[in-house]
Amino acid sequence: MNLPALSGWFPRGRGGDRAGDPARTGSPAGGAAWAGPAQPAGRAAPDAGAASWGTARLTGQDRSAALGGAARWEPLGMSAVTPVLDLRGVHKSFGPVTVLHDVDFVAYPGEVTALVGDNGAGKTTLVKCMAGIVRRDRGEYLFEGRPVRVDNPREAASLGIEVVHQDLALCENLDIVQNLFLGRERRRGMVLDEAEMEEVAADILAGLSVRMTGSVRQPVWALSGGQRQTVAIARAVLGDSKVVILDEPSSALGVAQTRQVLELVRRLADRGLAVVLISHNMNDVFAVSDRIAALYLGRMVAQVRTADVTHTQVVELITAGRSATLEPPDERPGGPAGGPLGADVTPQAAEPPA
Ligand SMILES: Nc1ncnc2c1ncn2[C@@H]1O[C@H](COP(=O)(O)OP(=O)(O)OP(=O)(O)O)[C@@H](O)[C@H]1O
Repeated sequence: MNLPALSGWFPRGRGGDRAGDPARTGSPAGGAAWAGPAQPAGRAAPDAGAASWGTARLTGQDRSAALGGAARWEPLGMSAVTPVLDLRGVHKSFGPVTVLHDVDFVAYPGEVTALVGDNGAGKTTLVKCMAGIVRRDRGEYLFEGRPVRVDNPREAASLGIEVVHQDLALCENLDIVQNLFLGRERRRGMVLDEAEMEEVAADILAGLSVRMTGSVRQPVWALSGGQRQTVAIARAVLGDSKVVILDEPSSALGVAQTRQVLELVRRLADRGLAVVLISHNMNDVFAVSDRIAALYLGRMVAQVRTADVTHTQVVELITAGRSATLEPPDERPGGPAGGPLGADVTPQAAEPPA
């Protein structure tokens, strides 16, 4: 089968991915079906009670392993990696209200960057600027090191930036295959190539090690919240995506489904995508992220390595815009701010609102 759109990140030199492919069978409706998550050879299924949940000081490898990740991403010490997303001095007002004040933000391939902040801090607006849904008033936008215009969603999509919104934007009455390929259906001549789409759908879900049962011809209304989230994420990575932005993916999910979705989020990063995760849930943030970017009243008050901070410090950043125990980068030994997983507290002192 030809899977050109996935070739950039799917196997990443690990034949073991395929070794664990779920068993696939024909469904009554003629659709391919899948069952059970793929596990890398020699690795046990993740323990639902893994003790590392909510632990503040996990390494990326710990985090990946704790979430059942298939492989570790690139070395933490990579110093020459260019951010996929690099927004500088982004400013946005709605009428007289300034929502983003000269915000800097970076996201690297192979990392999950959690974007945190209190209600109204500007997270959604920043993400909308990244995705071209909202046009920034000013500020530079670099994609893989090149200045780009991202003034509408089409331009963002053409760069490989996909957003999974909180409402998922799935069509309830359509089945999984139809949702995955909505607006980009595969055709053979004049007719839809249903067999090809079914095969690709089953393959991508299997490749994401998604724990779902049933036919890819199930309507979306019949799926659980976690399964819907998975379909929405699979749709986002069906194209040649480089950045996936997830807006509160676990907000409506129970414990088990949240874990399943976080495992999937981790896997996306492990396969080289830059993942931006908006979340209010500190357990989720610490379980899955490599880096945390904290917005406070429209200002980016810190971008830090998750392994370098505690829950308390992040909560302080969210609620007060600063943490008494978090040093700004220039005062830290060990070099300049920035760089992948460097000591990069971004010191934009939060001022009280005017
Ligand atoms: N289109 C708009 N017009 C006017 N004000 C807006 C618009 N969109 C957002 N805002 C305002 O911008 C501020 C930031 O909103 P935003 O949704 O980005 O915050 P958030 O951090 O995502 O909040 P939450 O966590 O509650 O979703 C809010 O005060 C909001 O009312």
